Amino acid sequence: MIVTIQPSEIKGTIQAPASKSSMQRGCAAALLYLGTTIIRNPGHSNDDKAALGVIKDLGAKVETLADGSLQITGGGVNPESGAVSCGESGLGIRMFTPIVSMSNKRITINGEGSLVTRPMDFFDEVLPQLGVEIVSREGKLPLQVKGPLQPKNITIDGSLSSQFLTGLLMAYAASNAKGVTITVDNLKSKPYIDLTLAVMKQFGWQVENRNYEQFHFSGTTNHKPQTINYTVEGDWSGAAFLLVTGAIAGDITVKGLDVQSTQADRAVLQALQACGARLSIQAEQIEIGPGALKAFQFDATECPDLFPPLVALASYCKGTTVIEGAGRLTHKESNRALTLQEEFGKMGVEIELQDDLMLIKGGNGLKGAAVHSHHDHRIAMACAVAALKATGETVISEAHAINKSYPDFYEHIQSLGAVVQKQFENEPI
Ligand SMILES: O=C(O)C1=C[C@@H](OP(=O)(O)O)[C@@H](O)[C@H](O)C1
Ligand SMILES: C=C(OP(=O)(O)O)C(=O)O
Repeated sequence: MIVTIQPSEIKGTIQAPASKSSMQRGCAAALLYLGTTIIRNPGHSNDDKAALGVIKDLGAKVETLADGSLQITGGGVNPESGAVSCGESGLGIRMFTPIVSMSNKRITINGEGSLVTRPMDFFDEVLPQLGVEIVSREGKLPLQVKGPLQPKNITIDGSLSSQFLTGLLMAYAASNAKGVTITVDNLKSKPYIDLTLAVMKQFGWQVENRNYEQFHFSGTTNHKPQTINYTVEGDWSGAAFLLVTGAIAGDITVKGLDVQSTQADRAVLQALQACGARLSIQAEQIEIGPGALKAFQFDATECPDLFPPLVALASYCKGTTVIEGAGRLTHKESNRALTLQEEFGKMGVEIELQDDLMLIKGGNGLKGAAVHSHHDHRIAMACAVAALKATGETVISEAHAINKSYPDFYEHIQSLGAVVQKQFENEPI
């Protein structure tokens, strides 16, 4: 799909989308939980759909209730076929691979798009230590595993991604780990582990977090035979694009975000405060509007998904914004530091990369351009937001990449006044 965005006047109120990080974790927990879970406010992004597909293939029964909630009957890992697909979701494959490995059946785990080239060699190294046979395509998909996973004391590297640890924590807990510890060197994206532990706690699994260096399982569970009501949180990662829209293009109100959430990308509020956007944070809603925007400094090492919206923001901030943590972007849906440099370059924004630092020279005006998402949802959304105050129209190729996390994104900005035109392939212009 090609999307054209015109410079637009923005105003209105919008509900944040459902968080795929919260939804996918809820699906995994519901599969493992020995009982029924009601998932309220379920997401419908491609990553969410993939997670639902995986848990169904692993034996969960999923029913849609009249109000749109999902009723999931789990009961552990009981694979119905010899293969599962995680779509394009990094969290999906890294969380579900240890969970799939709880089975004693040989199962192939596959995916598509950018996931095929993202690194999974962590599993080649770690799973055999837990009694799991694994064959990969030299550290890439597809993976073939055969368990059952046996929780043991291990030491892992947390520097590439927190997602592997999320999967191990869930699989250890559901395998009744007792008296064992996962030691983690150099963990990054720590708030995502807070989110994992918060979800696990709601389902009755207790893990002791010793300063993000050790995760100890004493075997304490708090399961009561009851239906769990799990509500998917509003998504700070997707909402970051809405909030930046407000900061650069007009007064808006965003609803449905929990300001106490453990989600990493809640940190977008700090950047919005630092750059001088007009911001009112209330329990029920966040109001935001443009101010005299100035360059800011921000460390995104623990919240790497904020780079794309913050680059859109920094483009409109006078001076050079410095964002730390660019090294965390290499293995996302695209090599995001380079992608941002290339695509924002087309709109006239100079971005310099100095080791782990990204320097964005902003406040000089943006020009509409023909840009490409590189099949990366967050790049498509960053370009769309930046286009709202550029001179001239911006044409985004492969714009449907947004379906990975925020399928309603274009409709949402349209409802705020953005002039958006969609053109599907094979359609006349
Ligand atoms: O656990 C999660 O939900 C995620 C963790 C982060 O990945 P890393 O831990 O690889 O940084 C983030 O970038 C990703 O979009 C979602
Ligand atoms: C990197 C992302 O997701 P994942 O790693 O789960 O594919 C993302 O949503 O930006």
